[in-house]
Amino acid sequence: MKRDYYEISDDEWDQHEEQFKPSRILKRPNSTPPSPPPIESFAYNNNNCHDEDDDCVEITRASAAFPDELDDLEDDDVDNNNSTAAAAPNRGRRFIIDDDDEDGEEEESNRNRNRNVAELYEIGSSSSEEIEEEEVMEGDVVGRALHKCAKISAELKGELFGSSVTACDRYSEVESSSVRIVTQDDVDVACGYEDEDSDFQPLLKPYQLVGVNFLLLLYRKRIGGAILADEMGLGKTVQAITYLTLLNHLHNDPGPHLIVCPASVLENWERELKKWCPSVSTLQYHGAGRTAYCKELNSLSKAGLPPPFNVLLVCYSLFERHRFVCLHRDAISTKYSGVNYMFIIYIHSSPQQKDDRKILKRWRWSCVLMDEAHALKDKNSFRWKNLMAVARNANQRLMLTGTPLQNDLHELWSLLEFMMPDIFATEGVDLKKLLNPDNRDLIGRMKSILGPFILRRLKSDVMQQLVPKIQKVEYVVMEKQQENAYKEAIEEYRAVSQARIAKCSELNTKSVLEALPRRQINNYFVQFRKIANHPLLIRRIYNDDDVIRFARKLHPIGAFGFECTLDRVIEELKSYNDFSIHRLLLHYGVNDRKGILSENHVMLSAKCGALAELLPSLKKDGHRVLIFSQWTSMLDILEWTLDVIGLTYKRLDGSTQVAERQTIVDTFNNNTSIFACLLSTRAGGQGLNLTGADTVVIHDMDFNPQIDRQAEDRCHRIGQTKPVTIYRLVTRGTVDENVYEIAKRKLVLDAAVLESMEEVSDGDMPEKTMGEILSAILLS
Ligand SMILES: Nc1ncnc2c1ncn2[C@@H]1O[C@H](COP(=O)(O)OP(=O)(O)OP(=O)(O)O)[C@@H](O)[C@H]1O
Repeated sequence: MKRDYYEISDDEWDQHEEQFKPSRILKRPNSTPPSPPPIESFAYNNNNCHDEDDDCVEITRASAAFPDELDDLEDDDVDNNNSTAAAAPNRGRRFIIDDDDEDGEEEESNRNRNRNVAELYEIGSSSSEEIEEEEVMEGDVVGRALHKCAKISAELKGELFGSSVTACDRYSEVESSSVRIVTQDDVDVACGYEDEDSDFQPLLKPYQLVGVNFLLLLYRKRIGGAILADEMGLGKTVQAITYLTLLNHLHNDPGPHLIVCPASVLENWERELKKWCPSVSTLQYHGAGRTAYCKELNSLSKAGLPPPFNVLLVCYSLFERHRFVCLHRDAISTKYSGVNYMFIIYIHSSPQQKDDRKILKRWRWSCVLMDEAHALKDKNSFRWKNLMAVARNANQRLMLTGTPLQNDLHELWSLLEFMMPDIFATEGVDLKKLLNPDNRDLIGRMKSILGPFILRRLKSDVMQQLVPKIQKVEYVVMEKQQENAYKEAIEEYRAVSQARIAKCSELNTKSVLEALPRRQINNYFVQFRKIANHPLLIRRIYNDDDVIRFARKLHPIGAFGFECTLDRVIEELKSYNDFSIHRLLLHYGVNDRKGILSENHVMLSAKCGALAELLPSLKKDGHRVLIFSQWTSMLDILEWTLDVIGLTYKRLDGSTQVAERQTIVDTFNNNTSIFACLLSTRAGGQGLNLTGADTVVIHDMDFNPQIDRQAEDRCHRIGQTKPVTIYRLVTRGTVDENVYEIAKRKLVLDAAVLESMEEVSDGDMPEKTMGEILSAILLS
């Protein structure tokens, strides 16, 4: 069987995916015609079909039973690593087939090299004493790791706190004057700040100087890793850049260093490097930079010659597998007609990625620095493994993250294992079971032992002068239409669930977890979330008869390509939501008695209604706003809302070209006539400096509060001069309230491990899983 595929990068994917939805295709109705719409873009090319291609896989029947799953292809901005409902909306038409890890062959040679590194650093070496202890503690991988770590920790603590006048438990409590490997004068010399004519006279804040000294001490002690976990916006980038410069100045270590970061902040890193340490030569290896330099880097690395830079800047996507879109021949055959799928997605690395990673592996890096390092929270991910294959051999793995604890302790452990693999490796052990967040003893032990490797300062600790951040939760109440949509969904799903239970007579349950497949639970939950956000995100206004009529009008004009049958167009349109259909009709100027929607429809949601009141009053008072949503389709509707209200805005999401992102940020920050910036939480929530705004609206919250925290701190950071207000929108009487509850509970865990135990509230919040929430709604 044959698959026709072409490769797309993550960024292109986000864009490409946009082609599947009329809402984006039709984004600018009056401008240049958009690229061809969905079905045609995957036209099957019979000529290229070779039956012997055994790479192709059988299509499994898409979830015709769950057509609701199919209407959200555009929402890939939702964090796919998040195992919660928020990650679930797009599963319907995707078939994901993992390939083998192509780097396996190099693992052994890496392992050998690492043994040497471990010996060099005297970490994980097996003295007879340790072997004995390991035998005693056999099976207790966590205990063993912490035990190993404790030895190094004790020594470091002695150094770190030895000179402190008062006994202190955490490095952040150390007086900046007590740890003095370098002072500001040294930094000035190393970074070349002595030029008095220069406009920019940088000065590290006292806690930043402590941070730089912390990193230098670990380097001197030959500790292979560190986590700089200062709260967002306190200047981790600046501390890291200063540190790398000092390595050269003090230790004659010019690198090479590898910096890995999300695409949105590549430009910012380059800019900050130039600004703070112009002597550091930097190469951005992405997009045009990659094209220009790949040959040269390949031959230099092959020849064993040093790289032509001190710092190489790359994106995480280099270590991920990309999606290959493949049309399965049978998918359009009559045999399968009427089934809601058209293509298969293969995920594996491109030859280009593999080549790039080979280049990176040939050099011995001094420091591999991961920005937004919580991206490495899953040690089983390809990103983690591929990046580890490059970073393992480095002298040091430095991780920057404002939110080291995203969900659970085992995610923190993934970061620790990346930081010091020889200590924290736990091959094959189910850490989820071992690292119980309710085990206060374990948390206490971890905190104490990890202290010297993790430096975390809170804004409240170190920046009394930083503007306040005011949190507001806005509970909004649904109007009749939205409420009815919600109630109808409850009734429909309740009927399905109860019928299912009745069918299986052996099931005597009050839990949907036992009655429904997990995918269906996710799907229902996402549907509830959508309606709570905006009723136009489901199809309710346009009924099946309308859809058939529209299809008959759209089909002859090739709206879905001329190869497509009418049946396929109908099927496709049935999976669209009201908003998508509206935009399709608008774009093609379809005349129909039940045509496009009026502006009143955009105000059908309680949240948009609330924004229509809130935003103009904020504007009147001179505020500027960042609005975050996890769904790009919701951002589309928010654009419409702002147009209706008459407010100016910029937009940044996963489909925004990487090279354009910094320009959007700069334009928004500098042009005060732009009132709002719409951002997808995934692409716009990390690393960006958007201090031009002083207000943040979290339109739809994440189960994971750290995701929203990151979004909030885009404008609550150094450089902000006004108090910042955060508005969280919660629709009363919907699953929104449950999501908010769960998010609050997770923040408690974060505080318990990383911050002072005193900050922990009683934590007696019920942790309702999605299934439990749905059981309460559907089986009551
Ligand atoms: N000492 C300083 N003097 C002046 N500006 C600074 C200083 N330190 C940091 N900044 C500025 O503060 C802003 C926030 O810094 P940075 O982006 O490094 O924070 P961060 O901790 O990395 O945040 P995030 O976790 O959100 O990525 C930047 O614009 C940076 O240039």
